[in-house]
Amino acid sequence: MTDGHFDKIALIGIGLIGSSIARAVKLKGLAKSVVISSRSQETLDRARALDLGTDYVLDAGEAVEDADLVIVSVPVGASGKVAEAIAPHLKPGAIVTDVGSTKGSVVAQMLPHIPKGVHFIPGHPLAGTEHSGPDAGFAELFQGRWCILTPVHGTDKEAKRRLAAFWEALGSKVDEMDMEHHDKVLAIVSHLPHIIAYNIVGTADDLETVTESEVIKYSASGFRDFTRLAASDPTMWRDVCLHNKDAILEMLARFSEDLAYLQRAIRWGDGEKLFDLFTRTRAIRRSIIDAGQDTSAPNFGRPVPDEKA
Ligand SMILES: NC(=O)c1ccc[n+]([C@@H]2O[C@H](COP(=O)([O-])OP(=O)(O)OC[C@H]3O[C@@H](n4cnc5c(N)ncnc54)[C@H](O)[C@@H]3O)[C@@H](O)[C@H]2O)c1
Ligand SMILES: O=C(O)C(=O)C[C@]1(C(=O)O)C=C[C@@H](O)C=C1
Repeated sequence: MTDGHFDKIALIGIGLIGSSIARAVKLKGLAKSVVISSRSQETLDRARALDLGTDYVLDAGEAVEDADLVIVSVPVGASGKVAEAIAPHLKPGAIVTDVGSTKGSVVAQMLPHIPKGVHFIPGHPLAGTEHSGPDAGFAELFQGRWCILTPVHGTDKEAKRRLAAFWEALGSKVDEMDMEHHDKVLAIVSHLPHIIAYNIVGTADDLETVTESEVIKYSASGFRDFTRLAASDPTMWRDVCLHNKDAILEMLARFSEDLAYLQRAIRWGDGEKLFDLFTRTRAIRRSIIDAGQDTSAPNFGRPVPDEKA
């Protein structure tokens, strides 16, 4: 079998991430068959209409039968239920992975259900947009982006190599981390930015209601950047907050301290402190762009899709 290829792939959940994987697998010819499972008939029908796979079934257990690679792409709070449903149907030697934004909680929910002889290797592609549902996906989503694997103790090296080769075939760069470290890093670089965005847009909206000012109407592009993140899927982000609680609270405490420092500098007219911080952060933005990792164009310049999932 060529690197990154599997005979049969089962995709459980076919929203933004699941459908992007489906599209990339098809484009690159990485599987002979791709079975798609979704909890609603409407989403399944949409996946079929978009021609995302070769077979379509509502039952997740049926979908994973004989599959060599199973990818679970559902909100992190649903991972345990999905693992329980697919467990009795998994083929010995199959690889089961996920794409969840939190890892400790996903491992705690899924691992107890995984039968002996099946390789469970959690994963997280660091790629996404604020859109959701099968129409939102696109094959290039993972191109040049990191995919982090967080293998548990004793993971089979060959299974890990095959999964890494799969993500590389989708265009990703693959890295490995322990799940606790992953959850701390992602709390600051992904979860906090979304929480801050939800909060600032909510505050502005409240101000508009209270003062009848026109903050939304006249908001300039700085605020609009926040509204993109704050438009992200509510179910997904509710689950991220509930399932990475400790790391998020730790980072929020640190963030609040630093915000108080900034507040104090503004109150006391300490221009030097403000200038120093803004200079340091400007350099970080520039280094991200120099590293070729700026994907900030909303939806990578694509038309806004239908959001049903
Ligand atoms: N959106 C992003 O930017 C992004 C990036 C990386 C990883 N992720 C992770 O990927 C996973 C999927 O996110 P997405 O953006 O594709 O979401 P999505 O809303 O586009 O799709 C979610 C899919 O899961 C299904 N689903 C929802 N609730 C379910 C339940 N209770 N049981 C079974 N299936 C259910 C939906 O029908 C849909 O097919 C999440 O765990 C998320 O944390 C998201
Ligand atoms: O670019 C966006 O819209 C995203 O929210 C993508 C993003 C991120 O924060 O970078 C969101 C959640 C994921 O788990 C991974 C990627």
